[in-house]
Amino acid sequence: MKWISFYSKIREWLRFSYAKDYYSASLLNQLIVEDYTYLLEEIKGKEVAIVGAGPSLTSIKEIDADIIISADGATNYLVKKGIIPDIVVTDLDGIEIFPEKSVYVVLAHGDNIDKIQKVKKMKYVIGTCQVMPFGRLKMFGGFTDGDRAVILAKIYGAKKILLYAMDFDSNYIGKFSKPWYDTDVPISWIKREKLKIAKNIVKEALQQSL
Ligand SMILES: Nc1ncnc2c1ncn2[C@@H]1O[C@H](COP(=O)(O)OP(=O)(O)OP(=O)(O)O)[C@@H](O)[C@H]1O
Ligand SMILES: Nc1nc2c(c(=O)[nH]1)N=C(CO)CN2
Ligand SMILES: [Mg+2]
Repeated sequence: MKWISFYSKIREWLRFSYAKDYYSASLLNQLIVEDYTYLLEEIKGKEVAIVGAGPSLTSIKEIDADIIISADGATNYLVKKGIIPDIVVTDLDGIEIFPEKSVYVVLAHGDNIDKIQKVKKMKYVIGTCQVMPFGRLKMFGGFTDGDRAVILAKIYGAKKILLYAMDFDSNYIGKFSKPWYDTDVPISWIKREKLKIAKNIVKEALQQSL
């Protein structure tokens, strides 16, 4: 599988642990009781807006699309503005508000082991991982929450994909990226690397320059 070798390379580059990625996946798998993957079929033929947590997030007042997918921390801003995402793609380190009807595509990885229990606050959970999937876990591909949302929309047949607050070249991490940020934060080395990877994935998925 293409993504398995991709994740191995990323682990090497960013010094993530395979054992921890696997352990996190096993914790998430234990918490998934029902397979809600079929709910993603709603995406087919629709205009899909994908909302990232870049600094431009706070200038969004409304979103015109059939389906809204928020990437992790962006959910907190959208919900506060009265915009409820249909789907949330999250690795659990940004999201704090859990709308009842949203479908959550959750990634288990080695650095969110202490956050896996957050899925207990979500009703419709689809578990994903970055090791060979097992049990009820899936692998759709992509790396960061934002680009995984784009891949998901592609796989499930979105007619059009619109990007919001996906500020890959920004020198700042958006303030909604993490609950403890109260302003946009100057970008770290690792976040820069993550955003470079995300930008490449999105460019390839959408076959357009960004
Ligand atoms: N400048 C930016 N700052 C933060 N997020 C951005 C930016 N530009 C694009 N994004 C997209 O918004 C998504 C959601 O942001 P968030 O920081 O919550 O994600 P994340 O993937 O969990 O990142 P991290 O690994 O830092 O936890 C990112 O995954 C990324 O794809
Ligand atoms: N182990 C590990 N895996 C990840 C991480 C991370 O910080 N650690 N961040 C991601 C998205 O930004 C995706 N995958
Ligand atoms: Mg996150």
